[in-house]
Amino acid sequence: MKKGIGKSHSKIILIGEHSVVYGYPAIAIPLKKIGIECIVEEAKSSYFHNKTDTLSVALFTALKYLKKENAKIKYKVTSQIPPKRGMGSSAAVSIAAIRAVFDYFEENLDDELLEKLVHAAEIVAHKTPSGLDAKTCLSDKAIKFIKNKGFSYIDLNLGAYLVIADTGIYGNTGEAIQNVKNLGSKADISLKKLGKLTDEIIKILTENIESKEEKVDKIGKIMTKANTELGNLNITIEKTDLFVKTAIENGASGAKISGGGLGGCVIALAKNLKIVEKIKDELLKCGAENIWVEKI
Ligand SMILES: C[C@@](O)(CCO)CC(=O)[O-]
Repeated sequence: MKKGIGKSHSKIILIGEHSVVYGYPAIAIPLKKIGIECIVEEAKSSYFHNKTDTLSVALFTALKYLKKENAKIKYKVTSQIPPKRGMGSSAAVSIAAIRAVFDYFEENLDDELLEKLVHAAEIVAHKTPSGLDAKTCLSDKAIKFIKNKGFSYIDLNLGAYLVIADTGIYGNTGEAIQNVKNLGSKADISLKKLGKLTDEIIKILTENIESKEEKVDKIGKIMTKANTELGNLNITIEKTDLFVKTAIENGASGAKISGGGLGGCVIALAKNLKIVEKIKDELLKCGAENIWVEKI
């Protein structure tokens, strides 16, 4: 039977979520071990055309581009990416679905076109996507990203670990972006500070003078400062505040919410595996639903 397969991995934002929507830089890291696969197959009818969820919209966007709107296909998605947790599930599902449709019709798809189609699908999930999620889900390496200006690869090489802890609470990127918008000019100071904090991390990463441990401590402190600013933007919640505090009390160099916010994940930076284990234990006691560790 005719079949198309598409895959994508997930991502985590180190710093710069929300401020990236306003033109400031962000740093994001692909999570290559946490992925999603979409399989498209021939069917008797298609039943997703009128649905507005990201996956259906992505499938339809791809079909429309290929002028195959009337094609009868069904899909199956297998995902390790928890939805609405700031790990790029909506960008990743769109990438996997669009790739699957193009594979099904044996059509070529380069990353530029893929990003355009993902963007169109993501607009449904949250109205003003910066493009950061899609770019990171398509990248093999950490990136520095500026909306409408492009991206560059970043060599983190910190010999440290990011502990990614899921609060188990669905974040809502669309609502979070709206919260920031609603603050009007009151958000300006925090957005600007977030941009500055991101630049500081980029500077530390490119500096050659410090030991890795010093770098990690400096970056951690900046992450915690960023969390304060994200709190000022009304996108943190009690449980993420608790996770941040607990991680730092147990040896993290710093911690912050990651992604759209209003739930989702907290990331904590740990210098070594002993600290990782301690943070993991304590966050599980605080109600973390899932924990991933990424070497950076
Ligand atoms: C909140 C945000 O900055 C990150 C969502 O993962 C939105 C975006 O960049 O499109």
